[in-house]
Amino acid sequence: MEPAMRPQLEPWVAPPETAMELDWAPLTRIDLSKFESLDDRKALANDLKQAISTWGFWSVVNSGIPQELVNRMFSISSAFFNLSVEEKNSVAMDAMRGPVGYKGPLAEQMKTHLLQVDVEYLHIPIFNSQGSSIIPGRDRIHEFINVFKDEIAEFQQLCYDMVLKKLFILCAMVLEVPDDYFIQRHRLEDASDTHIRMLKYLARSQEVDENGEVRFVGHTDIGSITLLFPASISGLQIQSPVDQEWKWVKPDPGSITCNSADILSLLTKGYFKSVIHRVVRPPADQIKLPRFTIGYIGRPTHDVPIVPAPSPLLLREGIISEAEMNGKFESEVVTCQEYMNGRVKHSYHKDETKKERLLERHFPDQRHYCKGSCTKSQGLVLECDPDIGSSGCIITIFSSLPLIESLPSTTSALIQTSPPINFNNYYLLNNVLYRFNQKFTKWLVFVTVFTARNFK
Ligand SMILES: O=C(O)CCC(=O)C(=O)O
Ligand SMILES: [Fe+2]
Repeated sequence: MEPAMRPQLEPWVAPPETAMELDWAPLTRIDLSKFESLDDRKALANDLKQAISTWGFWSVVNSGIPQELVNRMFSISSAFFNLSVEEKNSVAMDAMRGPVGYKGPLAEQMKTHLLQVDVEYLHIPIFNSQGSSIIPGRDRIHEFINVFKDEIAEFQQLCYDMVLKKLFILCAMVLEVPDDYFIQRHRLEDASDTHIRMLKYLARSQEVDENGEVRFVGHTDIGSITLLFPASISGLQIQSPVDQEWKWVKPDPGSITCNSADILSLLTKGYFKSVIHRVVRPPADQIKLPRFTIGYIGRPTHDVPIVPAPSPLLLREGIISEAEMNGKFESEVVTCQEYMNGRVKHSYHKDETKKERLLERHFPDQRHYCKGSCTKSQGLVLECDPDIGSSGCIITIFSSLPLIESLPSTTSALIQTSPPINFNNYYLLNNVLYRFNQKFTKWLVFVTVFTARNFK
């Protein structure tokens, strides 16, 4: 469509920042204008190492993505969300079919909890050079969005070239693997679940806020790296690795809030952290405004096996074994696509079979808290704990292969060993469990660890 046929959009004007002094998280700033010089790049890698192995969040400045283009994304997003409910629902999302389409502001009920309240969002797939979705069939793209797809495609490409690729090179430097290690596993032109996420959190005053302060409950992101372009309204909080308290993320104008997510954590066997974060009602001076976020949700290419990177650093630190260093498990582990599909099925009520919910028979109350533990050789121990402790977990076994008829007849085979699951070894758990039962290759085991505060 010719630009002349595009609807005129209201120019985006970022709302004023909060004047309130909040308990801000001390995020590392990665200044990408320093990326070109090798010495500076080494210093950046060092800074990223510190951030990604502790808070799992950092902010990027001087990315080189023109602010006008970012503002255009906010204008497009704001205009799209102003369309009628019927219009928006004409591209309603079906999470089982991939991250594309629109989701309305009604609370989204996951198996264990309400995920979001008063949030609407639109997922836009990566466009190829012809302007179609990279993945055939992922075509729930509203005509309104289609009209702007060359600008959206440019934005996608810049997020990848100017930010993601550079962060992946820094990640590779941290791990002492070849510079293109993660880039090769995140090829923009091949099938992946990478997408642009446009979010609008509806304004609600405290008085009518029946659902409480949380808009998007505590969660970790599934993919590799998420880039968040915040529209100056505060609301994002991350759980401090120091004291597990919620800290606010400052939406600095022009900066990009970045976080490492579950798959990147798995690819580093937990060395890169995937930290729990949530979105709450904005502070009092911003409460009357809707909050917009544009996210670039970076996920690996579908065919990437989930194995730890053969990193000399991880070997030295005792995080990976010699066998893992030599890629011994490559053939028996799941791919990123299998993992992501499994996670979606794990999270939603829809399309579940009894077998996929094997363990839940033993824990019929979805919010049941239990203590558990695991070692690589022996598997997993679960101990039901009706007194909700400071941490607990909900476990689902899911096989990504055609389901094997003869599942272990009882869960007791899985129930043994020590030390107890807690927040700190969650990453390790998540990493070792997906192949803990060597008898059946390609088992996926999802462990969701909650603290009571997750549900607040
Ligand atoms: O809106 C935000 O600031 C965070 C959104 C988020 O956590 C997500 O989309 O996964
Ligand atoms: Fe998130």
